[in-house]
Parts: sequence; structure tokens; C-alpha cells
Amino acid sequence: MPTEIAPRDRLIVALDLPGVADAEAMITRLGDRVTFYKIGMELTYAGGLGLAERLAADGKHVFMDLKLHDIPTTVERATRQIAKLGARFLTVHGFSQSMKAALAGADGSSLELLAVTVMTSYDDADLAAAGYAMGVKELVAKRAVQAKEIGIHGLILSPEETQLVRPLVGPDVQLVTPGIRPAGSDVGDQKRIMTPALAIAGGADRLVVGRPVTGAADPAAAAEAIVADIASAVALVGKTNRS
Ligand SMILES: O=c1ccn([C@@H]2O[C@H](COP(=O)(O)O)[C@@H](O)[C@H]2O)c(=O)[nH]1
Repeated sequence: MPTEIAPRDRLIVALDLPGVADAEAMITRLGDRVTFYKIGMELTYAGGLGLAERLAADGKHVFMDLKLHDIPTTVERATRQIAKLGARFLTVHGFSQSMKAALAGADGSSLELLAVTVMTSYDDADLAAAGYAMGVKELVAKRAVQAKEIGIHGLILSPEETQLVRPLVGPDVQLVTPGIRPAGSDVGDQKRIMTPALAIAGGADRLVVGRPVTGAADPAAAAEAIVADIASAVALVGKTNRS
């Protein structure tokens, strides 16, 4: 795990909120505690592209979680448009055609692509029901290796797979994990989860957290507590690596 990423920059807050005004109010409440925001489908379809541009212009890191997957020409052209927003990350589903097309669309920009391996709301039974002849771990590993070979910058996976995947992709592919649940918080629709500290200790580079922050009575305190957990896990991993 690269220890040079500041603990605060390892937390990505998912702005899964119904409108731009709600998102702006949340950003104001979180203030300087949060440096990295994720804008997904809900907020994008509610007019969030302008907010993404404003956040990037204000110096925040922006992650567009649009999970592109279409014919290659469409993915390439959509990626080229998104690259103009000034966002740092964009997700694409981990299928070879889409990953290659997204890389072509991002060419010449600073946009980094993250390939979604297997959604964190899926378990082995969900994959079987969808017609896959392999379980979550095998499919995550297969897609991770393909993504690395294609030149994708990072992966979306659950914290349960980071230790399996890191040796397969090497140190430079960023491992970004949703499915984060501080102890005692609602699991909701997530199936492959871990606490912030355990996820970092297991090798995640950055954590995506939505409802445990934005649904908390005090979102700023919830974010600060997660950053503190991340910082202690980073310190522990640093000590272990040195010993
Ligand atoms: O496999 C995936 C890919 C993306 N997500 C997104 O992350 C957040 C998680 O939100 P929580 O409220 O912390 O569950 C959400 O925006 C998802 O779209 C994911 O959960 N799993």
C-alpha cells in the first residue's frame, strides 16, 4: 500500500443525493474534512455535471462513477466528454471492449479509469443467477488481470478481495473499495463489506463511503471518524512494513 497518500485523501464520499442543492448543502457541512467526492448516476441525472466541474475547479478531487458499458464507439466518445469536466476518476465496467474504448477516449487527458470488477452488492449466488460459471473471487481476479494488461489505472472491488488482487496487478494499480461499513452501521444492499480500518489494513488505497456519512446525524463527525480510522490503519501498516 503506498503510504504517501494522506489519510484524508483516501476517503471518497459518495454524493448519492437527490439534487444539486442537497449535494451542495452536504459539501458545505463536510467542509475541509473531505477532499474527494464521488458523483454517481443519481446526482448526474439530477444535473450534477456542472457541480462536478465546480468541485474540480475548487480544488476537490472528483470521481465520476458512471460505470460506462456500451459499444466501443459510444464508450470512447462518452469518456472524451467526461474528460472535459476536470474529474480525476471515471468508472467503466470491467469488460475488455469497454475498458479499451475508455482508455482511447481518455487519451491526452489526466482522467484515470477504474474498472468495476464485480459489484459489491453481488455474491456468488447472484453471479450464478446471472449465468456466470465462476464465483466472485475468481471473476474479480480474472477481470483485475485483464484490466491490468489493458492498462487501466485502477480497480473497483470489495475489501474482501484486495489481498487476492494486489499480487496479481502489482503496486501501481489503485485499489478503490466501496462496501465500507463502520462497525454497527447499516449494511443496506451491500453484500461484501468491511470496516474502514480493516479495508485499509487489507491493502485498499482509497475507500468509497456513501450512506454511513451522508445518512449520519452528524456527517462531518462521521467523516472525521472514518479518516481517524484510516490514519490509524495506515500507521499500523507502515510499522508492520518497516518491521
Ligand atoms: O461495486 C460497487 C461499485 C460502486 N459502488 C458505489 O459506491 C457507493 C457506496 O455507497 P454506500 O452508501 O456506502 O453503500 C454507491 O455510490 C455505489 O453506487 C458500490 O457500492 N459498489
